[in-house]
Amino acid sequence: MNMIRANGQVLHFADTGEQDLPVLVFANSLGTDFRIWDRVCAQLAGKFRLVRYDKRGHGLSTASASPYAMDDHVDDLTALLDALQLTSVIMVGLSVGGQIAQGIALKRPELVQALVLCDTAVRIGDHKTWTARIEAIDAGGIEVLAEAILERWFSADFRTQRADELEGWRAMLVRTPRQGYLGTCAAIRGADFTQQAAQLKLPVLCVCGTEDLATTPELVQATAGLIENARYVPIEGAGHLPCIEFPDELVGAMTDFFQENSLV
Ligand SMILES: O=C(O)CCC(=O)CC(=O)O
Repeated sequence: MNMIRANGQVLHFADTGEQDLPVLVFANSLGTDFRIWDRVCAQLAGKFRLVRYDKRGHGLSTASASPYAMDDHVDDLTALLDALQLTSVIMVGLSVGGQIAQGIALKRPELVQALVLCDTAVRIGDHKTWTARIEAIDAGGIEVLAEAILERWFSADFRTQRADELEGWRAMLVRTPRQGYLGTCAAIRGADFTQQAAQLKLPVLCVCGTEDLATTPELVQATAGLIENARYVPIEGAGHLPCIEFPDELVGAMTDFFQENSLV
């Protein structure tokens, strides 16, 4: 197990692959830990150095008291990357992880070579819906919203055909520390990269599951439209977490993007 103190948090991370390979850094979504990338990383091993981590309040990383700001997550991850002495990485971020990736690319442009933005947007949801989610979970725990969240995370086909696996992902969700989940809801509520998106001057791939009910294909396409030369690729049949439902298709889209931009 790898743990590191970075920006005042103790972060759980994995760093695998030869040091001289191109570096992919993965940032997870709300209520998830870095296991969501297992199948994607299995396919990319040997071609990339793969860095994954649990953001604060998730997985095995420490959960400081809610609320958090998006900048807290951005500063945690940049502190981890600096501690690993990484100077040029490709960021792959899912949902809030994609917002963390945008934040790092804006704050430390020299560090980020390219972005893969999965099921994410410059702004996710609105103040009212995040406040309602925070209040519901503060009162009753993540369990009260778990079924609704899983319906957004996974397509109807996945939920019926891969029911045992679904139970595992449900366990991951409901075991997320409440402070970590609430703190990150507050971070998403306060984040809006709409005005800064035009400053992103690097290769960007935006992907979205066609069945994503959390960050819809329309929302993700609109974000791609704000970023110069961003490419949009749908992942047919996937919900909010294509890395779990359709890892082959996600890796295919990433590989095409890396080759087109001479990143490998
Ligand atoms: O998944 C995220 O990081 C934020 C979007 C979201 O709220 C997904 C969900 O739980 O429905």
